[in-house]
Amino acid sequence: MVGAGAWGTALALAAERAGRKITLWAREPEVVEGVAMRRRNPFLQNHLIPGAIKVTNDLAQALKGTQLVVLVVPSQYLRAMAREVEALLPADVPVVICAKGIEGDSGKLMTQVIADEMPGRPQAILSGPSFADEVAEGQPTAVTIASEDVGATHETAMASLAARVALSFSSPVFRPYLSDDPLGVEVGGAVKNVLAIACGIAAGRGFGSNPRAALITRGLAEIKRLAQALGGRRETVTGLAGIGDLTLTCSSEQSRNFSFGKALGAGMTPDEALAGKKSVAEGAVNAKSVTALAARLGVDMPICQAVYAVIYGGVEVDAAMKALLTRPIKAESRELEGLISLPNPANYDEPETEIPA
Ligand SMILES: NC(=O)C1=CN([C@@H]2O[C@H](COP(=O)(O)OP(=O)(O)OC[C@H]3O[C@@H](n4cnc5c(N)ncnc54)[C@H](O)[C@@H]3O)[C@@H](O)[C@H]2O)C=CC1
Ligand SMILES: O=C(CO)COP(=O)(O)O
Repeated sequence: MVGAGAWGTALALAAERAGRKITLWAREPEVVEGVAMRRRNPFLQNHLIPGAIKVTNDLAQALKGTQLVVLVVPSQYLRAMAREVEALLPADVPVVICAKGIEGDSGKLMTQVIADEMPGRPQAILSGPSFADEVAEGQPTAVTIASEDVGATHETAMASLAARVALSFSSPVFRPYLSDDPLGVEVGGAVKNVLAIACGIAAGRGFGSNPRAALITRGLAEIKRLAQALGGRRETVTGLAGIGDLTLTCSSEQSRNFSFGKALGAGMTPDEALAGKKSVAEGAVNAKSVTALAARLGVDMPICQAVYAVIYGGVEVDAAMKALLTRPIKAESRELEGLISLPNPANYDEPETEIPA
């Protein structure tokens, strides 16, 4: 397990429950010390880590003899980490990507980053509605595991990397589903973080259930559009890694992205809301990469754009909301999307904020 933040640690516990032998690689000496001496990780403090899980900050030692590498560092660090791992790992050992994000500078998906840095290496992606704390606690959880080699037949699916990874984690409390659409799976994971910030903002602003339901539903339409533009399938977005993770993170204060948004909605600046946080709110970084990618592909993602405007454009929450709500009136269905655009009579004044139609 390369990365011993909250999620790497919870996945180590899940795999240990599934009977695997785990070595956890941690970047921070205090994490190694905490796990080795007290069986506690400061990133996931409430859970005892069984002695059978080894911990080290020596990457070569962690990778020695391993049959599967699970990469669980945040998306902005995945490229550098993959480069380090590649130099130490035999070519046939597969990797599983668990980061949820789109790379800042390049706009690349995590699978593309791995293809760049680990060319030819078999890769799968694990995503879905799964708070680390609840997985660590052994609460029932279902995730999606996707790899390109799942194929269309029983035989190819059974022999696929996704199936092998699923067996590595499967236990009576952790249920993986297989997918052959890694792209659709990862777009869901990356964009839901930005949308969770939007829902947090609405909650922090004092709004209730209606705005949240609207943001989740129209946010899902944004995920579908981006996934499809990149070659993923709309159908994948209705699965665990799409609507599943979106509903989870958009409706719980356990979500770091939702909580970050909530602080913004309550009036904090982005810097104030992130101050002193050791753990990641990936959506804060990804608001930039998601909107840049959408603009490059010509994909309409007004909610993500509004989140970007609040975090990076200094736009007030109320102005961003008004701009979103008073855009031209559109059709809801896919068939009519793009055909209808009525001037909105609710737009009494010139919009103060540029949000794409
Ligand atoms: N925590 C959760 O419930 C879940 C998290 N994820 C995803 O897993 C990924 C990892 O998140 P968490 O484990 O929650 O992170 P975390 O917020 O618990 O910990 C931060 C992690 O970042 C690492 N880090 C900090 N600076 C670094 C650097 N320069 N290079 C490499 N690593 C560095 C730390 O070592 C630590 O592992 C993220 O992409 C997140 O979206 C996915 C599902 C659930
Ligand atoms: O991805 C997650 C659960 O599936 C964790 O969400 P947060 O990063 O918002 O806490």
